[in-house]
Amino acid sequence: MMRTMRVALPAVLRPFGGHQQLVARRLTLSAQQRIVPDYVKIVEVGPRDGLQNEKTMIPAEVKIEFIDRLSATGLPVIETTSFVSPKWVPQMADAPKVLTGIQRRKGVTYPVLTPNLKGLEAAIAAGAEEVAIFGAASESFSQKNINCSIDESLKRFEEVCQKAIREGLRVRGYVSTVLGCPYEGDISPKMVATVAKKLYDMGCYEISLGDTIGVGTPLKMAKMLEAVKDVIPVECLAVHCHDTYGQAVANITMALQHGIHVVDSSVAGLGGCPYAKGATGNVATEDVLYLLEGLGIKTGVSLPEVIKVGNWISQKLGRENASRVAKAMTPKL
Ligand SMILES: CC(C)(COP(=O)([O-])OP(=O)([O-])OC[C@H]1O[C@@H](n2cnc3c(N)ncnc32)[C@H](O)[C@@H]1OP(=O)([O-])[O-])[C@@H](O)C(=O)NCCC(=O)NCCSC(=O)C[C@@](C)(O)CC(=O)[O-]
Repeated sequence: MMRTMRVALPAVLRPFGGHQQLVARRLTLSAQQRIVPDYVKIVEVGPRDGLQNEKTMIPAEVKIEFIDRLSATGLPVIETTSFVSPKWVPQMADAPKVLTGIQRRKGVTYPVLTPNLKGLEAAIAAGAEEVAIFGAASESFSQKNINCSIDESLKRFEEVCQKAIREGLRVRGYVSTVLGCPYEGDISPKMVATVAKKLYDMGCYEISLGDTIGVGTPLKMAKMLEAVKDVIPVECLAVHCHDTYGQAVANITMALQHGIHVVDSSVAGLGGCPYAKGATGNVATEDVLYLLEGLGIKTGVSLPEVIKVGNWISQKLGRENASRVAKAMTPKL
């Protein structure tokens, strides 16, 4: 279903002229596709995607304080932890302690990752209200990340989905490597659409499309979204961009032009997948908020407060805040 087109587009998204018009045509942006939302939901993934790859064990108390601080910034969704095998991702071994330790704020959702029934059962026991299953559009990445083929993973996810929905939980679905795979290189948009549709059909209310290693460019993003939008309503899609090549903000802008209104990001640009060598952090929440504010798009999130939390967690981890917006704005706070 197409959303109504906004008449007054922010200048940066208005139709181009001259040479740029040609470029715009090559990007296959039809008038109908130039849609930007009035509101974007930010899904903060810092406590999960941001921390999962940290080699030094972070005390659960620090993670809990991190999430509580994020909860006070206006963020509507904070992905909290993963109920995965501690042999595979040791940093997430404290998932039950973290999920039961946080102060849940009204209006904020705290999803957790669950790769299988074992993870789902543990998440339910710890009071999860929303879980996420995570598949891939690349066979090799699926094997490396969750030790099974795409087909096997989908069978597993079906069971997780059915039980979660029966128990009254909401289920989000991830598709990784949508714009490139560390083992296979280019991934076809058709393959992304096929996996995404299967997750959608099994009951995921939202499908997050992950550029796991940040190799995407706006044109690749546009082609991939066009394929996925053919099979899933755009309202049910999110983008999850890593910033390895510095393209995340450009890719998100392209996604907004395709009507996407859910963006995953990680405060201070924390993150990286343990099974995607070379992948750096997610796009920084601060950078996304600055982009959206500049486009006049509402989020309900306080950028200065997010910057403060980003600086706080960066200091705890003993590193600089990777967000350029945070670096620029911190002296002015
Ligand atoms: C899926 C498995 C479990 C398969 O791993 P496996 O070794 O094939 O599973 P298994 O069933 O043979 O179990 C092995 C051991 O793990 C235990 N186990 C099994 N399941 C669980 C569980 N849920 N919770 C706790 N323990 C568990 C199980 O009990 C057993 O323990 P043992 O008997 O040897 O003592 C494993 O590969 C795994 O946990 N993978 C997770 C990898 C991961 O978390 N990756 C990062 C998240 S994905 C990501 O970052 C991308 C994303 C989402 O951000 C989007 C993007 O950027 O693209």
